[in-house]
Amino acid sequence: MILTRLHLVHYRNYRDETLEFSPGINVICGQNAQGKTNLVESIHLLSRGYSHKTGTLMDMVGFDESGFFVQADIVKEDTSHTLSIKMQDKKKTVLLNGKKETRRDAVLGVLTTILFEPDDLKIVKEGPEKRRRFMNNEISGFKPNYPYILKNYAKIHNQRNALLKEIKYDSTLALTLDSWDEQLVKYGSMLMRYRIDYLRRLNVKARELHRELSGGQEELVLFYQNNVLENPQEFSDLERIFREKLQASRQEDIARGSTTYGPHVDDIMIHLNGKDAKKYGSQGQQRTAAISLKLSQIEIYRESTGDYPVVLLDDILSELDDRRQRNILSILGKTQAFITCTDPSFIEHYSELPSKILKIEDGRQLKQIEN
Ligand SMILES: Nc1ncnc2c1ncn2[C@@H]1O[C@H](COP(=O)(O)OP(=O)(O)OP(=O)(O)O)[C@@H](O)[C@H]1O
Repeated sequence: MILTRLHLVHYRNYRDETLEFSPGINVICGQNAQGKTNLVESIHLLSRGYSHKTGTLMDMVGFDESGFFVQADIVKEDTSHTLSIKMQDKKKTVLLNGKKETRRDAVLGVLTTILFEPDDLKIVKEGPEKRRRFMNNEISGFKPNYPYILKNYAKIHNQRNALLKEIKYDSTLALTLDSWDEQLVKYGSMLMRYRIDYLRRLNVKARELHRELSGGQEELVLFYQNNVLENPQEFSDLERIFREKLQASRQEDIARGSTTYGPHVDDIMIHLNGKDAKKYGSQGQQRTAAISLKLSQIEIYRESTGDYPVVLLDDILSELDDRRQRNILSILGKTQAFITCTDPSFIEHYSELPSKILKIEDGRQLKQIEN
């Protein structure tokens, strides 16, 4: 999958700009606050339908404008597609090959991206919320209905928690809990099944990659941490077990005003050479493990969709030492990549890769250098 052209109109600080890209590495360089991340954000938006930076599409409308237009030409399996998003008067329209498309799943997969940003380097080090977010983002990239299931689960979970708080003061409301529990079991089990399947694949790929990145020194193993399932054999009976746990913890849930069991407290335990990397790993080991997890997505996406995704590295290289930069770039050989940075000189060491340097200033492309 190759993104060949991008047209941005009134998109953040881009007024009307058309950019053409290399099928290899595209280095988006420029001083701070010139529009490098905005460019990456627009590609991510076309791919996923939402921004990785802000929650609302209106934030992306150029200052003093009433809407924006972003359009990409994509070549996928020798077929060209044009994908556009138009935002006008607070209304979003998606167009595929010039035709308005209302079905979300019809456009998902036309442009598949993996975004790697500095926050991702904290996947191993920080709390479980970061790892849940990682799972959610990555699974959403190749399972179009996952975000829908996640959204439903979150909604039901919040409503159940609100009801639990009310039951404390009005116990007759407890009668309505059964129907919420059924919904929670339905969507929660779907989420857990997706996550278990994903982690099974991630475990294989990340272990291979981490072995390579650590020069054969470290063995990475992932464990799915979930408070519904006690062991993987229970997988086929997931719904029943989840339902029973919800019922058994009902009084405790009412007393706490929150739901104890479910995928909202999931986590991934990451082991390096048999030890918990979060507790015992050095900063460098944790970063390398994060890179292994993130870059494993390239092969997982290819296996799921039959094509390599477009890789977006936003501000990530400056966070890494030379060795890790080299490791990442050596893995990007098979994919098209967009790398933002202030100093593009690193690319000179990779003359074997097709590349293009695009210099951005104040939302405009100043010049391009092709290799
Ligand atoms: N809706 C908008 N309309 C116009 N300009 C915007 C809008 N949103 C953000 N900007 C401008 O975009 C610029 C930031 O762009 P961006 O985040 O892409 O910078 P960058 O080149 O990635 O910088 P850095 O290297 O600091 O990360 C800022 O100057 C900001 O004012």
